[in-house]
Amino acid sequence: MDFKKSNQIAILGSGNIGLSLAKGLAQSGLYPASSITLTRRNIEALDEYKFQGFQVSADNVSASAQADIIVLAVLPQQLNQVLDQIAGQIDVSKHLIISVISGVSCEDIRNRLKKDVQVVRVMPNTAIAIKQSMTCISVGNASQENIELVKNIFNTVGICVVINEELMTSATALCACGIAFFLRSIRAASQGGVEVGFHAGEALKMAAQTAKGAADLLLQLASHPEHEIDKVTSPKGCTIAGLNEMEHNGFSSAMIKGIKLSAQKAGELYDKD
Ligand SMILES: NC(=O)C1=CN([C@@H]2O[C@H](COP(=O)(O)OP(=O)(O)OC[C@H]3O[C@@H](n4cnc5c(N)ncnc54)[C@H](OP(=O)(O)O)[C@@H]3O)[C@@H](O)[C@H]2O)C=CC1
Ligand SMILES: O=C(O)[C@@H]1CCC=N1
Repeated sequence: MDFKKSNQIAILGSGNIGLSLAKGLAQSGLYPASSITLTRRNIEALDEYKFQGFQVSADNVSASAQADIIVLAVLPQQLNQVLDQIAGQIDVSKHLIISVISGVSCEDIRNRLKKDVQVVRVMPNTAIAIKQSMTCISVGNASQENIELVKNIFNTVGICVVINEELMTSATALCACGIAFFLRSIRAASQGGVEVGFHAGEALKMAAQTAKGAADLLLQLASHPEHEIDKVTSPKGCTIAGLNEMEHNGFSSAMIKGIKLSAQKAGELYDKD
């Protein structure tokens, strides 16, 4: 099968990340809503998406049979049941499996489905809903053609990089959990903003735009954070006073320790049996 012509996607497990992916794909124009089937058991929760033109179903088996690409997006503890349901439906000459599930290897999935089915593991984040995901991909046993297909999909809804599979739990912590870490930082900054005089709404907007500017300084100028920080910290000034106070309270250390713990936990989420 020529996967470049793949045009039907089934997202098995349409919760937070599954729906974020569906929104991003539909927005990108690469896969119109009508070519995407969303599944979950509580199908009423997908009414809004049905109205938007997505196909919705509670039947993983028929959704998989009709699809070229099957995206696995249930929780790790829900995965084995779904794999056992669809295993009989898998056609290795037709199907490409894309798993976004943390802590589950391509080999784990092949062992439970079919040994020679092509499985790619990806780790997007929820910014995929607005085509701003940082997505890490490990290519498993996919053909070059399918690797290009997957890279094209995830470059259309953000930026993707191919990494070794042993780094996928680290990518989970840094990029997928990372969205929450940066959001909490922005929330904390806005709370500080309220303390120094702004209303909550304006403080949040100001903090978010400031965070976006900081990220863009690094991305657009390919600059290093400390180089940009040096430009802000005037001698004897207020920035270095605030920054050092944060560091005395463990700012960098807290982020580093949190990312390490998340990466460890990401590797412990799946029970093969
Ligand atoms: N959230 C994130 O930012 C990211 C999550 N991930 C990974 O994505 C996966 C999903 O996470 P997340 O979206 O947060 O979790 P959610 O709980 O939001 O989504 C899981 C969905 O799966 C559905 N589901 C459960 N069992 C079945 C089944 N048998 N058939 C079909 N659908 C089913 C659930 O709906 P119902 O109960 O109605 O069936 C639910 O909507 C996890 O493995 C996680 O590690 C990866 C990257 C980022
Ligand atoms: O918290 C979790 O387990 C999932 C995986 C990455 C983001 N959310």
